[in-house]
Amino acid sequence: MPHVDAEGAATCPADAGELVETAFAKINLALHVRHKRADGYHALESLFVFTELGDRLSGRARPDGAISLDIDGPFGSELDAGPGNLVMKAARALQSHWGEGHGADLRLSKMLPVASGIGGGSADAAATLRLLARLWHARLSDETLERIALSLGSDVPACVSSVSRMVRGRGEVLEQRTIAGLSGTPILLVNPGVALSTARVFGGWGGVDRGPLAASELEQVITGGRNDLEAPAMAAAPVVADVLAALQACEGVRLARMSGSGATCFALFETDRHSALAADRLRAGHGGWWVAETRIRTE
Ligand SMILES: C[C@@](CO)(OP(=O)(O)O)[C@H](O)COP(=O)(O)OP(=O)(O)OC[C@H]1O[C@@H](n2ccc(N)nc2=O)[C@H](O)[C@@H]1O
Ligand SMILES: Nc1ncnc2c1ncn2[C@@H]1O[C@H](COP(=O)(O)OP(=O)(O)O)[C@@H](O)[C@H]1O
Repeated sequence: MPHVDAEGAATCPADAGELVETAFAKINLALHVRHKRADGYHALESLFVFTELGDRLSGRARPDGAISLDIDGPFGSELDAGPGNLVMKAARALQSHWGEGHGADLRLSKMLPVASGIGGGSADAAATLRLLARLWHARLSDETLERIALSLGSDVPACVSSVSRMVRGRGEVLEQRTIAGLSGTPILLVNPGVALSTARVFGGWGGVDRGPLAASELEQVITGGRNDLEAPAMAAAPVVADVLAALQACEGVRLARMSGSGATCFALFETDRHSALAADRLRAGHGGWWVAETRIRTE
């Protein structure tokens, strides 16, 4: 019988022979867009952190080289388990590198809203690489793993380690960055139920460089950081402004901002109690919004 913890994450233990990974949600504490590159991608500066909450991926080896995927969980019905799923894409990419003889039966419990700026698909792809590397005893160099990860999406390399990082380039230039006092911080994630296309939101960026991101301490990220994709996301989905206003009005908020290309917004709170009260208030006032209480992952 699966257990569901206070955050709604499936915590059922693995069966014998089964391995489990959590695909931790990614939060952009700040996201500065510096310019549009010649290859069409945008040059970014972003502070990535990860939450304890995530999707659950489990899998067991199969000897015939086939790969299967089943999906369940609160957002599972929004996803197809076919070859376009990032779990399948990641499995195929690793298989073509490590050998066609390796197969697996995979199950994804989708706890995070889809296309919502918290990297659920990217985290799933990264979790698949971690899980299959363990299952298939694949010894891959960091460079090979990073190359495979980047072929699956700009955010996937950072999701492989799922620890806080200063991220540059299109998402592949990763610097170790531990911000004092962030681990374990209560964070509330709120999504108003609209899916936003990352490409469309980047397409709405105004083209003006508003300056670099200084992120050696949290106070700098709060006062000098921004998410340059908030404006185009709000233009595409005006409800994002309502979510931000609702979060900013809560007691004990240290920072409220949108993550990634939206529409999920987050707030960091002073205490667990503040976060819980805010969650109650938002759930009572906005029945259709997804509201998830979690913490910044401890590294
Ligand atoms: C905006 C961010 C911030 O962390 O997160 P999400 O909103 O996806 O969570 C990422 O840069 C998203 O990364 P990811 O979701 O992996 O994007 P990709 O699949 O590589 O790209 C999807 C599309 O987004 C645009 N794109 C993406 C990354 C980037 N640095 N510049 C871009 O212009 C491109 O139009 C690209 O075709
Ligand atoms: N396993 C998956 N989980 C989420 N989205 C997926 C998955 N596989 C493919 N996708 C597709 O990837 C796109 C980006 O999804 P996601 O990573 O959740 O959002 P975002 O990039 O905004 O953080 C969506 O359009 C979705 O249909």
